[in-house]
Amino acid sequence: MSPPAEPDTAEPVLTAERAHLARAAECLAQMRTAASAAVDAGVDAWASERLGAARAERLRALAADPGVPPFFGRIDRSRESFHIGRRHVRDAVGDPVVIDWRAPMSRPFYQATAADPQGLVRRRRFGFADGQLTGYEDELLGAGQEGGEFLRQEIERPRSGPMRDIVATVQPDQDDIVRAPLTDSICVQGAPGTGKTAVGLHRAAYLLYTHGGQLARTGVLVVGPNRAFLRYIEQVLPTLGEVDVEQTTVADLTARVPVRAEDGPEAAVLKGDARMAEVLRRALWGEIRKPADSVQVPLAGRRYRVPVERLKRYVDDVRRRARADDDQQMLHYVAGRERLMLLVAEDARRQSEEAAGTPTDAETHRAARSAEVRAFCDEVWPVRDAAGLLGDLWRDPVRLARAARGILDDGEMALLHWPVPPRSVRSAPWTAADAVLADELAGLLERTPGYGHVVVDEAQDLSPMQCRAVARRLAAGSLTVLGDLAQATSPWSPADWRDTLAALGRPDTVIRPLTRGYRVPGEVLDLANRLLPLIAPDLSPATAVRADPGSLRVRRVTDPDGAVVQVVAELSEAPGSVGIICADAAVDDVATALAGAGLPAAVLADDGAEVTRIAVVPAGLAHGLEFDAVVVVEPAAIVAAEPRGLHRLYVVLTRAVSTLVVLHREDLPAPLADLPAP
Ligand SMILES: Nc1ncnc2c1ncn2[C@@H]1O[C@H](COP(=O)(O)OP(=O)(O)OP(=O)(O)O)[C@@H](O)[C@H]1O
Repeated sequence: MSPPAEPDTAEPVLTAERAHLARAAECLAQMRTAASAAVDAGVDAWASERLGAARAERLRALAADPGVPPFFGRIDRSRESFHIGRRHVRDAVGDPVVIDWRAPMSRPFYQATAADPQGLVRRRRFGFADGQLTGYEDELLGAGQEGGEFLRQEIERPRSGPMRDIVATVQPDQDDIVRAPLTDSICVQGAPGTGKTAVGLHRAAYLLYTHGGQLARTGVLVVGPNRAFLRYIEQVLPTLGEVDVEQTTVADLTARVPVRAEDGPEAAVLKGDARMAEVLRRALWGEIRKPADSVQVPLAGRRYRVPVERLKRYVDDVRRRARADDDQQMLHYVAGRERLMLLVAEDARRQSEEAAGTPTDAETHRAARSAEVRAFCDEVWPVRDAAGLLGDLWRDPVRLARAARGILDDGEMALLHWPVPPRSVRSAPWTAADAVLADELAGLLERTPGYGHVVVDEAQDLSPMQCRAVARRLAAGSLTVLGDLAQATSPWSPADWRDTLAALGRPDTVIRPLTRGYRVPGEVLDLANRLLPLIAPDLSPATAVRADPGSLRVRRVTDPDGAVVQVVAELSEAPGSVGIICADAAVDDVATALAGAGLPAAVLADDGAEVTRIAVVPAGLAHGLEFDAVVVVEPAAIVAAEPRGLHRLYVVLTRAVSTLVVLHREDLPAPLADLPAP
């Protein structure tokens, strides 16, 4: 690194760079003016509308966030230099002023090292405060110098709200994943804080830039574990200039029934089991009956009898096409009914033509919709909806047994049964797992529109049926799967990524590890890593990129609430966020204690409300979040609260960027028990 701030050498550089910053801001403003002045005159109304939409899109992409400077870095080759920013900026004659970070030309900024400078003599990273350029770090790669201080400062910059992008400091191993080809599905197994979420979001932005045309049509979907998490990450893609990515949870994706009840653990596991897919498939196709009678089809003023043997053949033909495994090839149930109606009407048309009639297409279609043909289909291929059919299965043991014979045993079937029949489908005691099953049925009834690329985060916690719900949204597209088996807390969590990838319909996906931990200081990571031999013996522990001897404090206390108040009061004096993480059942007590002491802490809920600077976090919602300082209250209670409590504790202990304080009255869980006294 070149000397950071010798005034005599730094000042001229800063002056020149500030001038370039001002020029880039001006050019960006001109590009925005030009885009808004463009006339929306297409050759017709549709073309005008499309032009208008494209212009609006460009304008939104150009809308500079005042806090986001037009560039963050620069690369120098022997004879030329380029500034790198979140989006491309050019001057009035079209010459580049800033290169988009995703352009191939920007790649050496992320990949070059002192050992392999890739033609760069210098890499420069800029520091900003309140939109002003305040400093820079040079790495003279050609001369074998490499920095790292900037990365450290960037990670430790206090957090005050939602997650930030890492576009200025993406590291080479992360960049490889971000820039992998669109056709590649990738599964990133990464320890806590290795940047999985950041990498997944930057990959979405990279793919949209590189394959804009294709993905604008099919879209990109980001799936996260809950709304609190989505709220936390939702600003990253817009700051990268991508405003059209859909970000959702599996629960929202599959909201087919109003969820008003909770399954017991056994029922939840069963409902998430991949065997349920076959039960549901059988249940739906079991609705189809053999035709018992001929049908009289009215066509062009006459009636034609279609005999039962031919009706049977039509039903069989349609059923066969509906059996295709591939969702894209398969004839879905609703379309199958339509097809059957048409086959019956076409039979009548052939009879008419044999008798020298000439029925038109319109008349044939009318015949297909006639009351007679409908009544026949209602009998043999009834109209069904997902919630209605699922409710029938849960209400009627005979019907369930017919669908589940040889797949589920009697005890399992009993777990699914509603002992009290609900008054209506809407008022039934639907659970979250039921919603996923209803979505599976909806996917058999009609084709689910697919995205060109899906990023699925915290994927280690998806049940096989949830994986199938995600896979249905994938069409022919590719996947980025992000997760950590050591952080798997759901009862169906797999021991091997292969299970998840198979359920996601992409069994051959390459697994790429990320092992350098950016978030958590070494001392804190060492503490959490003590749990690894028990929770994920096959995973190698991550190595922290930062060490900070003062970052970990473990204290035995007699009055945990009082201690929380005291620690939070102290931590909240420093800038940055503070998370107080405790067992879900203890949240109210902790929040009351903090409120009583006048500390402005809000309880984090799964309702999508913004994460506040000081937040009381139920351990169950801690996945994926981070805070500058974290107070973990009573680890033993967090472990005792659930079957995979040690995994949960591992998640909780790895949320801190700068400081972790562990407060306990009870003994610490065994792997942490022999810690040296503070
Ligand atoms: N290259 C980087 N430069 C700067 N900060 C980084 C980099 N990579 C990761 N980080 C920071 O490290 C933290 C952790 O990143 P992220 O949340 O993406 O990790 P994760 O692997 O998804 O973690 P978890 O498994 O706990 O959910 C974030 O604050 C992120 O901004």
